[in-house]
Amino acid sequence: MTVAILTENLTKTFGPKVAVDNVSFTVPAGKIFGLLGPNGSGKSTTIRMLCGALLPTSGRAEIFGMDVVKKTREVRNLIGYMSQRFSLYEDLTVEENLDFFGRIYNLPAKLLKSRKEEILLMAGLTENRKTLTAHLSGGWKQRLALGAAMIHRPKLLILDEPTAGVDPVSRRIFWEIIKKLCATGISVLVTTHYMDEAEICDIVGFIFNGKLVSFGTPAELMAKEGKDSLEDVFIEYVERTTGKKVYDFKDLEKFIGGKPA
Ligand SMILES: Nc1ncnc2c1ncn2[C@@H]1O[C@H](COP(=O)(O)OP(=O)(O)OP(=O)(O)O)[C@@H](O)[C@H]1O
Repeated sequence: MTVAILTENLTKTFGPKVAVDNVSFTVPAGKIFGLLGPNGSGKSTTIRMLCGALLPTSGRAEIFGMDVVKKTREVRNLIGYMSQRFSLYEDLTVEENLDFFGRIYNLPAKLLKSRKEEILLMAGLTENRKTLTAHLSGGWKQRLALGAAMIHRPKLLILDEPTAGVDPVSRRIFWEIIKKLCATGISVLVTTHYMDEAEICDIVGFIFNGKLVSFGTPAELMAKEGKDSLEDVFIEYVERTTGKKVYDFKDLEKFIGGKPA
């Protein structure tokens, strides 16, 4: 089995704050892994360590067998990262944004041209190639950001709340694209606040106060807790960890951070 992501007792402290606390998990290649948890639970800090942007305080992590500290450059080439803020240049056209990201990865002109065509097709943006990015809707921008993150053909896509604030139709189209990419062998790590998206994931990890409190397939987690939905599973975790009763979705929202679908 090829392993896409491995963490062993991965820990990050900021002064007295333990942001990520002894987190260990293994994600096989070609899977969609959903990292879930309330605001401030340690998701972004974990992602930053996996990308080699932040040094672990202790423990270790590997991406496709490459240690994120010892092989940072190789790891960065294996990863395509899409942040919540999309990191696009609003005053450039669709095509110019892709050109920009292609140059960052030093793609030769001919290769960049063919990759660009593939990505425009994948994102459904071929007709909009000359459109100014500022004039695109949220859903188009999201697909362009995904395309930009894929210009160097990464083996692992890391998507930090990629669908936050995007309309439901665009969310669905986006997930169709993710599933297709996954079917071609690309591995995906995604953070989301949407429970319906969590259920699409092959493997889910739930992080709370920096600790990984559960890890497994949605079906495994539901069976283990005797619940019919992941939403109920997470309500159970939150209640168990905080000792507080979660009455409804609005209540869960306080802990999970977004609006459960
Ligand atoms: N550079 C930093 N210095 C000090 N504390 C930090 C730093 N970065 C993160 N933290 C703290 O570490 C904890 C985990 O933060 P992190 O951003 O990883 O959470 P998160 O799960 O990604 O939350 P969100 O969903 O809001 O993005 C929080 O308490 C946060 O305040």
